[in-house]
Amino acid sequence: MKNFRSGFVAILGRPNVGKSTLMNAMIGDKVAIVSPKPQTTRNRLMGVLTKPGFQIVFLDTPGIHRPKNKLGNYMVKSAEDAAKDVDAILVVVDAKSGVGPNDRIIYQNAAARRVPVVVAVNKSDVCSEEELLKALSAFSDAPEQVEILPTSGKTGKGLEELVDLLEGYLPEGPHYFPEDMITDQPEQAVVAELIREKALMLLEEEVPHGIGVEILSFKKRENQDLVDIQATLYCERESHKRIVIGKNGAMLKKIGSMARPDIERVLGNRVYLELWVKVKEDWRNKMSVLRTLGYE
Ligand SMILES: Nc1nc2c(ncn2[C@@H]2O[C@H](COP(=O)(O)OP(=O)(O)OP(=O)(O)O)[C@@H](O)[C@H]2O)c(=O)[nH]1
Repeated sequence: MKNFRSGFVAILGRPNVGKSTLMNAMIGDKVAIVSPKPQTTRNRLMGVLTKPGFQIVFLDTPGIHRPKNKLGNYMVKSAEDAAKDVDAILVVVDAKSGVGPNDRIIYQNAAARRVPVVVAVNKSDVCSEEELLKALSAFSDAPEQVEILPTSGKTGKGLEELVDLLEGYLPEGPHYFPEDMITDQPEQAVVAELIREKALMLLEEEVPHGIGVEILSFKKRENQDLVDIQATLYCERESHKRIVIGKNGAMLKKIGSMARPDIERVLGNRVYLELWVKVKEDWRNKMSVLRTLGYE
């Protein structure tokens, strides 16, 4: 019998190319939140795929971009750090929006790390054949050992082949995580992310990018299948606070009622969710707030 193999794979790419969706699809569960807005993922997140014979620990990373504040610096650094000491790097590009100079830089930096690199030419479900060929040909000068693969995190196209390829790069190793564990995120961090995901979905323009979520209290009621959760949504301006609360509290209520079922599914408990909104000016540049919100 073959020995068990395991290892780490960093997922790198520009914001919004579909890194988190791809990781969730490979794992078959939702580990990372997803939104149509760029720069959704802020922290390095682990997603664990365990199959008979192997375990892949994915490191989903924030999209690599030119940072505009300290939170941005942190996000880019955590993506770059994730690429160190891994067994393979998965670079994701978006076939629909096309492969640009920034994708090339990310790819070249990955290739320079001397670990196996796979390029997922993603969103192949929504691009034309011509767009797909163009995106694939952007890597025609890649050395033979770099694999280029059309994928779709939405339809699952190419994912089996992708996992097979990555499995081939794993060294012999232990179960780093128990079989039933799919992320390294503590429950409270997952809950905060699910709330932030709904804010990203429902709010427009610059408001959602200035949202940070802090869990104030998280208590299971004794002998009851119910968890009381209080959370604060931080935003950067009074005018944003009014938008997040909405007319007669309608927006905040909507964020809460969309987040609750997801949280209940993750916790396996009923949830009583209370949300508050506070202004913390320019918090994305304040180390103390970044620390409180888990962006260390
Ligand atoms: N049609 C299509 N849409 C996709 C696919 N993958 C992701 N998307 C959509 O693209 C958007 C961004 O997806 P994410 O998975 O959040 O992208 P990301 O690269 O993790 O984004 P950041 O966190 O900003 O770095 C979401 O609206 C997804 O639903 C895909 O394969 N096909």
